[in-house]
Amino acid sequence: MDISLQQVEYRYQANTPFERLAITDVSIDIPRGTFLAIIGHTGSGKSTVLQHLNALLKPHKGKVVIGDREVTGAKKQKNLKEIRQKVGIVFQFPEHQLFEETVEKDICFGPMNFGVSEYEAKDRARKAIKQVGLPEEILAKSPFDLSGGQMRRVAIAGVLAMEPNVIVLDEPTAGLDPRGRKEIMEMFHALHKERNLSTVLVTHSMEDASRFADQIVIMHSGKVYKRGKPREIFSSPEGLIELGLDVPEVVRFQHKLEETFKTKLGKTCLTIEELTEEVSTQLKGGMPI
Ligand SMILES: Nc1ncnc2c1ncn2[C@@H]1O[C@H](COP(=O)(O)OP(=O)(O)OP(=O)(O)O)[C@@H](O)[C@H]1O
Repeated sequence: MDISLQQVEYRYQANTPFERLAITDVSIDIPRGTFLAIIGHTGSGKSTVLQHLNALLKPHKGKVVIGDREVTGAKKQKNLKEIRQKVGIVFQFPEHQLFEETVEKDICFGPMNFGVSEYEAKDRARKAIKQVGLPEEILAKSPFDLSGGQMRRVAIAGVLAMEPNVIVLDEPTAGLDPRGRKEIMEMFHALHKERNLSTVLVTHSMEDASRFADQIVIMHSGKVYKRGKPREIFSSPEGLIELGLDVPEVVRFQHKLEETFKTKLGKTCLTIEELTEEVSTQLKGGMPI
């Protein structure tokens, strides 16, 4: 399912004295199977963009096209339920939304609310719990007897059990330790690859954006400041540094190297492993790089 935001503008508390322009003239295309990362300072409009992706917010100007549905602020929209099912959002600290007495009931809640039978929902819960790397026995436990990291995974399993076509992640690793962050991001990466699941990630981590995304959007003051492939964004990150966004040395170095390979060899190395292999092959061959 493709999603496209076309010149979208959104104002909070519109037509009141407290009106606040949050985003304006935002155009973003998310073709099926894309892994898009959205980066930007606090208040730059990232969460506002995310909430347009499943019609939680409707634009005051412009339009959002989600699959074959068009969402505008002007018309009253019917059947947004279908969109909410196809585009799953993992909000920040999703574990705060767990409330059922068992993990299984919590995971089944969303699908059953959308009309899936109890039998089918339980089957989905078993699959989803495996996908997030937890043992099936945990389904019988209370979510409140789990660790913070496990609760996060259970909440993510609840979104996966909806079997969405697109998954939208608002800082999914916030507050986790480095190992937990790595495991969760690798899980989303695997889901994206195995199921061709379109993934939209809001993150403050340049490393994660650089490593997992195939497209990056930089938001600044409610607008799209820059968009491109990680290599294009990070190989000359001066603009980002001017905005005060911190681009770690290792990310700059990796993309600078990739850029060099691309210009010198007409080759693109997509992962750090491919890059390392390419460097060692070139060094063995005596080629100065
Ligand atoms: N409910 C709201 N009412 C009024 N203004 C809001 C509301 N939510 C966000 N805003 C304003 O809209 C602008 C964009 O906010 P948004 O939450 O989209 O930014 P963000 O980039 O996601 O920030 P963060 O990284 O802190 O989550 C900001 O100026 C913010 O103050």
